[in-house]
Amino acid sequence: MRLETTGLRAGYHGGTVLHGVDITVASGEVHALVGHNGAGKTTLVHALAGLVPATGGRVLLDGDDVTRHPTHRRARRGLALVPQGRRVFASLTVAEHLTLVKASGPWTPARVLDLFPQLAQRRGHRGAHLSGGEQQMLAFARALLAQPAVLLLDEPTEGLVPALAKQIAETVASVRDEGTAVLVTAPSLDSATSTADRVTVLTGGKTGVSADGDTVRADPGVIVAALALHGEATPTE
Ligand SMILES: Nc1ncnc2c1ncn2[C@@H]1O[C@H](COP(=O)(O)OP(=O)(O)OP(=O)(O)O)[C@@H](O)[C@H]1O
Repeated sequence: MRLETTGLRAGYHGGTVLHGVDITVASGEVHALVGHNGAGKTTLVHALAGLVPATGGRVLLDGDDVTRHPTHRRARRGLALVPQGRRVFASLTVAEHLTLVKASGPWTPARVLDLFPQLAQRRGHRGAHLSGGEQQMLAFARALLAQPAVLLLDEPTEGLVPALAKQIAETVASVRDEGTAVLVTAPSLDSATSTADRVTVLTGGKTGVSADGDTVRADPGVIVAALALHGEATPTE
């Protein structure tokens, strides 16, 4: 599966937040989109999922124009979103969360729990009693049960201690290695972007500098400089 946008524009109440986004992510690839707070990362993943309407440009799934398709049609095509801020149900246990979705495909509750051993240990705990990291893992695990071909992760490591953030990044890489296309957002180069195959900077609602992951790991300067041009300095981990 290949998700592609060309000149994508979107915004709220007649105002424009995305001024022309060109981004592609294909099966077996992690594409990290980095940008400061307010750059438009959430607006972009929402526009990709169909939660914010596009006002210009196109969203293509395997070459098919889905720009005007509602969220549920995109979801049927295999697009899944893990929104920012860990949406889990306070009163449901981990195990209950994983039976809310009828899993029919390679990702089963047992397999996703293998991916997150810490969550497996907490299968009887309610959402309200999970740590932030565990809630993030649970939101991620639930999205996998939808058998996504394209997974959109909006700031999945936000607020997590480095060890947990690293674990999430490693899981993102495992999911990619199974053939899923992953688009992950982050405010700067951090663990969330450490396993990316491509890194693209989003500034002021536009995609800018883009480089392949190995190049960025060898020399993050080009990405750091692009971010610094558009806001506060962004140290790398
Ligand atoms: N529901 C909304 N209604 C109106 N304006 C919004 C809405 N959501 C976001 N915005 C505005 O759109 C711009 C981009 O916000 P967005 O949340 O997409 O950025 P972001 O890069 O994800 O930043 P953050 O990391 O802070 O979430 C901001 O100026 C924000 O105030």
